[in-house]
Amino acid sequence: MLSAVANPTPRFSPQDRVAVLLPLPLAGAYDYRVGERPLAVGDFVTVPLGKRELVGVVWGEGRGDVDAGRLRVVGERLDCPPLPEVTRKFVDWVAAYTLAAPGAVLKMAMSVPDALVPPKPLHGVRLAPTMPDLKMTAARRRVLDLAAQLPPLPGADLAREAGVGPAVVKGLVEAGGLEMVEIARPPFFHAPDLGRPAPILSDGQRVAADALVAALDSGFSVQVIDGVTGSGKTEVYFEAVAAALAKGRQVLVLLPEIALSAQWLKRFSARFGVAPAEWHSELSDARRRETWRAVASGEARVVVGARSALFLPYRTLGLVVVDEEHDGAFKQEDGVSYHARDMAVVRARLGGVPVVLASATPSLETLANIQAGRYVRLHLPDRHAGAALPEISAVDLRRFPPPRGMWLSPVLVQAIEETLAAGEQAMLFLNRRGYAPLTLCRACGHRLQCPHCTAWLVEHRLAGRLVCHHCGHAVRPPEKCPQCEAEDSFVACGPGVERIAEEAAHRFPGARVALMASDTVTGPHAAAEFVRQVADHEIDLLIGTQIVAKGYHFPMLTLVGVVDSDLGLEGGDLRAAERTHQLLSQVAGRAGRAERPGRVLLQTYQPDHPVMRALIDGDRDGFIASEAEFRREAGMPPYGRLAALVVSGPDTNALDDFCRRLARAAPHDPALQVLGPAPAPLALLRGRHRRRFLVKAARSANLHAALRQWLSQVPPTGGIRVQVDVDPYSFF
Ligand SMILES: Nc1ncnc2c1ncn2[C@@H]1O[C@H](COP(=O)(O)OP(=O)(O)OP(=O)(O)O)[C@@H](O)[C@H]1O
Ligand SMILES: [Zn+2]
Repeated sequence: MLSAVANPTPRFSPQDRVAVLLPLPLAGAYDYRVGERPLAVGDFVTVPLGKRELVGVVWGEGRGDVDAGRLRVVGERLDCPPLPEVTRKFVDWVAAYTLAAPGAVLKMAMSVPDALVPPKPLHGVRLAPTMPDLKMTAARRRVLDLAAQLPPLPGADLAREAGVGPAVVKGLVEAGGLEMVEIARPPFFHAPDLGRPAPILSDGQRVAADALVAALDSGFSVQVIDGVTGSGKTEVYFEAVAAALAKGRQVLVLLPEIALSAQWLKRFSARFGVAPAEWHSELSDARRRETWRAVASGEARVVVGARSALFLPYRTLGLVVVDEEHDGAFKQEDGVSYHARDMAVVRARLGGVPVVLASATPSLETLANIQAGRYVRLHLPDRHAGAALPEISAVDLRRFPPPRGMWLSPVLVQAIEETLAAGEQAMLFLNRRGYAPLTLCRACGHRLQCPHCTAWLVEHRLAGRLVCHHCGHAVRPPEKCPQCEAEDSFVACGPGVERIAEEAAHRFPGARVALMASDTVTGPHAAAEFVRQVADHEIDLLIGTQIVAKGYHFPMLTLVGVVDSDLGLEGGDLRAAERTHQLLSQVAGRAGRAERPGRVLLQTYQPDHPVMRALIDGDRDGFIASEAEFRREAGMPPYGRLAALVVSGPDTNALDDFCRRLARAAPHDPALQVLGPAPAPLALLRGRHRRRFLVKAARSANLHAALRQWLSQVPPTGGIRVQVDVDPYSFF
């Protein structure tokens, strides 16, 4: 079943016409003529384009839309494995679904151009077969004795082993006592050790793990591990990973924020004796190159990565896992906009292999697929080892307000004091980076705004900057109000995590307080060190944004306080309630994961909001049912479909004019409803003005055909850009 190629790969002879796809944002495949050497589909080749020479992939037979006389000739074929058939089909599928150009999607699959060039051969030295007359020294003798015992190895390594300088080895090569030979490069990734002891699974975990393992030989399927926080979902899917590896297959695990997954990596290494191949934006160029090649050759057996890992050229992919499948970080918004969870399912289907989705709070999309019988649910209702789920309660801020200028209610403060006094750890969660989200002038009311975006500047006091969270624009706080020139007149409004950390340091002077946000703890190493400090109880009170909410297991953490539970409900897009419920469930799930029971306090002005009620009553299913009902009635996802068009341009008149033309050409189809154009909530972003259309469609409508037909009628001109977002998750 494994991505077996049924038909022989089409081959092309010299003079044939072939289509070559280039990794360019706007491109489909172009026709070329095969040169002197035959080619096969999937080969990486160089081709001329204008005055440039580019690397592309042979995509299939030529389309014939260029005169034979004007065809240009393919250059050389690169010495690397061809792009696998499944990957090519995947590129075409993603392009068709997202309405992106195939070249833009191919670009994601060819993100490491250097990997297409074979690595330089590695040379080592060994004893010459016949020993010339040599001037012998003690150092030379040591080197030659060692060389006689060891396999060929790099000269520098031999010198180090012999305890001599590199010049001694170099001298021996020149004198003919040692000779240079090409040696095999040591593997970058070692095979996982499948003989290590695995944890003993509980009965419930065993049932789920057996189901995952059984699916490995039955082609494509989707199974959902729906298990409460701390139920051992990771241990369960590790069983399937081990079984897939034992069958000689590769495994892909997608995590929402790989750079912050130190604990996951540690657990993997403990279980399999080796590190997996990581794939994310923080890798060095050399590492990316090695990893890309090792995935293509099959040497990298397990890849753990962010969404872009979907586009690696797996040789024998046998299992895909999407952990925290509900997480919004799986949606890519810029460039090709795609949802990595959904595309993971597509990738698995094209490869004929199973996919596992894991979450304590599965998305409505996934739950609807379970209900429709498309996905299979594996339920883990209990925490591992008898740990109880935390006790969740609301702190009504109307009745127990914090003192003026502060953000922690007396109820929460007391709970933190009790926790710290018991020698346990507490966590305060606020999903807002920086010190304050808004800065205004006390004298005239002027608010500091980003010059390029419709957004307030957020004060980051630790960095001494005002920052736009949309475009990154950063400035020093001005001394005078730019409006009324008053001095020292700025006031910070509202809290970010930095401000909560300041308040905590003031209120709990004896506690070791630490702050974790993506801008204060940067990079995987800093994150790993931070997590170690919390796990080793070098920190008493942890304050963080959503990056502390995910997946961590801190046994001594027994209290979670949510500073502003209502935050995600503001602005209310389609998924605001669902998302808030997921996020707060995840944060709450960090409390009381080991022997000591946990509790969670939700500071809120709306203790009767359905999201708060569901959390307090532990009634996830009831909440989901009413949320689903509402979506079904409104014809919204997952029961109806949406696509967003974001039209942007440097000039508002030209933009509005274009939008009017686009609106006039909108499809007339009773199954489709086109809303807009309307100014986007972020009406200005990075200096570009923005308008939005929203297309609402019944599930039965052919949304893609309608969009394609519509957009082809009104090609954008004069710096205007139309971004298509099928299944949008953000509405700014
Ligand atoms: N069968 C088992 N034997 C030993 N330890 C286990 C077992 N199952 C789970 N654990 C441990 O319990 C803890 C919680 O498990 P895990 O992190 O896999 O849960 P989870 O369901 O992924 O939680 P979350 O959704 O909160 O991320 C981990 O420390 C894990 O090692
Ligand atoms: Zn900005």
